[in-house]
Amino acid sequence: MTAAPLRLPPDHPQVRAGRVGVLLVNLGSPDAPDTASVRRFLGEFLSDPRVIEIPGIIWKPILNLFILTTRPQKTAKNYAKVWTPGGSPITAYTRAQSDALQGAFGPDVVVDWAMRYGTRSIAERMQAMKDQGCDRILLAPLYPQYSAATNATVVDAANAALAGWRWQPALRTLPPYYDSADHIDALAASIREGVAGLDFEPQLIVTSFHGMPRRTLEQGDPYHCHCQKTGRLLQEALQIPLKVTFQSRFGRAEWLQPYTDGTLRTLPGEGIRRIAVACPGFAADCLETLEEISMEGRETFMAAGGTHFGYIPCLNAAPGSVEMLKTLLATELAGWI
Ligand SMILES: C=CC1=C(C)c2cc3[nH]c(cc4nc(cc5[nH]c(cc1n2)c(C)c5CCC(=O)O)C(CCC(=O)O)=C4C)c(C)c3C=C
Ligand SMILES: [Fe+2]
Ligand SMILES: [Fe+2]
Repeated sequence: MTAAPLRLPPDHPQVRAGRVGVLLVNLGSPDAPDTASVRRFLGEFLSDPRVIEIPGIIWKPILNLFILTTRPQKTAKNYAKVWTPGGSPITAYTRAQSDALQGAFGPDVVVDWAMRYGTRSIAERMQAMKDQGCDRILLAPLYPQYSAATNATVVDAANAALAGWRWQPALRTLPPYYDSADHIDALAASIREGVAGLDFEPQLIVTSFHGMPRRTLEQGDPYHCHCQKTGRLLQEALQIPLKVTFQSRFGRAEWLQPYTDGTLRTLPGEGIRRIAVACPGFAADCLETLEEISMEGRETFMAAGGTHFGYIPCLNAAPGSVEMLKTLLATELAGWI
């Protein structure tokens, strides 16, 4: 598709239109692995009512008086363990995914990336797309399994950004792709490759998905079902024993079970001493996978009597991942390009 040149009378304001934007969105990170940056980031993230579904009048004092005065210091130390020359891993990988998709849909499709929290906001990148003449935008939240705390908040932020615009673009959203054959194939190939590179044969693949409060399942969030289905389809594709677990519990309420850390602690006692761990709920490696699973999780498993622990990286910007994203995005761009 080529954007038709607009023929405007000489006194008409400049208008650019006819292009399409594809905006990859992930969660975000602090600007630096220090306490002040992490406090700013967590302050924004944990103030989102889609993430913490507790009335503000109760949550705000807890957040400001307890969480933001203690957690940032510990979390900053953890970020420092995984920080890269290109910034936080999730930022570096999301940028690389976007770069790899540049030009994939032709010269009139602008591919860009944004973060829901912290630097490089959705509002800023949508404005940049508008400035480049995009009058149709495909939002692509890079969360394979849908949850209100992730996918819905991206759409909320996009709509909030557009609220003041006179000429709004048409908007589409990439649906969750937890059961897409292309996604399962890409995951299965990456796990097979990861297992082949280990110097031992795992007895079990442990898949670790980010957790959510259990009550969100009762309230109708499909996240738990989406994770279970990704796990089942992966197990069918791989034909190796595979277990679904949930990590990163936050706060005192019950979260989705079984918990990853509890599972890693009990597996050796059940005779499972050699495992590989993959995180198919994360489109890119990040603090939660590289520190919490690959470092802390490994320690927990070995301290409990495990003998072999292999971490399998997320899909990141590997060629198979970029091909898979390209296919998913092309489907959603049908009729636009
Ligand atoms: C992949 C999907 C994710 C879901 C679902 C999710 C829910 C969720 N998360 C928290 C609290 C925290 N998450 C943190 C980090 C973090 N979370 C995700 C993804 C999901 N979260 C990612 C990709 C990351 C890492 C970002 C990075 O910079 O690498 C953190 C910060 C770290 C810490 O202090 O432990 C918190 C806090 C809640 C409460 C929640 C659902 C209600
Ligand atoms: Fe999280
Ligand atoms: Fe964590």
